[in-house]
Amino acid sequence: MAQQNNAAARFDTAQEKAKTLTEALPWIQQFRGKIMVFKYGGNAMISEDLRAAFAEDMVFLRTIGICPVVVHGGGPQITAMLDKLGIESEFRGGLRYTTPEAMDVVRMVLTGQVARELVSHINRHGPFAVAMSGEDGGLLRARRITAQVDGVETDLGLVGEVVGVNTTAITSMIEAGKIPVISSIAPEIHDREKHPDHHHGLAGLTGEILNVNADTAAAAVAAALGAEKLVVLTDVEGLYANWPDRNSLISSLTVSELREMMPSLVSGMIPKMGACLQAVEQGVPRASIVDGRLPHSPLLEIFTDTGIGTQLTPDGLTEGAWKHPEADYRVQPVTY
Ligand SMILES: Nc1ncnc2c1ncn2[C@@H]1O[C@H](COP(=O)(O)OP(=O)(O)O)[C@@H](O)[C@H]1O
Ligand SMILES: CC(=O)N[C@@H](CCC(=O)OP(=O)(O)O)C(=O)O
Repeated sequence: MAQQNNAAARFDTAQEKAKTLTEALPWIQQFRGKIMVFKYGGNAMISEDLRAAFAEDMVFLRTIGICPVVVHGGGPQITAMLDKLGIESEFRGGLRYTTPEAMDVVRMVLTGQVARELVSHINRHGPFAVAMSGEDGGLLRARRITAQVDGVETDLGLVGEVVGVNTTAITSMIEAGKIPVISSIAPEIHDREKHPDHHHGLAGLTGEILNVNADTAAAAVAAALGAEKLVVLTDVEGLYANWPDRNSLISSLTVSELREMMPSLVSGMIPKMGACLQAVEQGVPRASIVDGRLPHSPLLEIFTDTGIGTQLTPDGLTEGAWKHPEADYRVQPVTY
């Protein structure tokens, strides 16, 4: 009798697994050959198991013909190294005030530590991951920005926002079957309006490297690539309408609904939702915030009918009917 029960339970489990796989089928068909950008934040990299699960998910996607691109952060790791070295650092309006001394650490931690670890995890499954900093192959270009703190324009030092993406540098990697792993630092582009007399060579760069918030870098990369989806992994289940009321998780919202909410958002959610908004307004049809503390959250978000977390879509989107406004990206691909 006991054996029969076991067989029934095994049958049920097997049916559940088959159901999960068949539920994934339409999503695999929809996303095959398409680019998806994953923002992997420092707060979602909290354990070895989670990092391994994230790497597995990226390799899974690549293996079934979806093209993942990873843009990673590492804020907590940067802060830990700055503390260790006794270099002061502070956040202004959610962004790190970055001195030249701190910039050396940002560059070292993101490209020398966080990217290396991610590449190593992914490549345990095969030679997929290639780390690229925004400096490599002229991948990114950025312009300096300031922060608005209590309505006052505040200096951020060597901090920028992406204004150009050399998409070919990324797509050539994708075409070669690779998973690009991009660090969110970028060479500064010479501002012709502010400094018309400066001469900076053909590429128009100043020689400075800027620290870019990884959420906004991921949004710019997703928009420039015409990605099918941006997935932002973070340390919370998604966007809550009445933070911190845990009964108010939003599963989906539109651009105009988010625009209305933006003024009420606080802390890290401001740049994060701002990045999602930027991506969708620039042609990415879906941007999701998912809980990076949940193992395999990328797969659960992409391959289940309800998804997890919070998904932002353009106003009036009907699944399957969306077309990219090809020529309408504010972040222009860079051509040489
Ligand atoms: N409305 C909201 N919904 C969800 N989280 C919120 C909200 N408002 C503020 N938060 C806070 O934002 C945090 C995520 O932002 P942040 O710490 O910058 O993430 P990351 O390090 O992944 O970029 C959450 O852990 C939460 O404490
Ligand atoms: C300008 C700015 O704030 N840059 C961020 C870059 C890293 C980042 O964004 O990491 P998370 O995604 O883990 O927060 C920083 O220095 O922390």
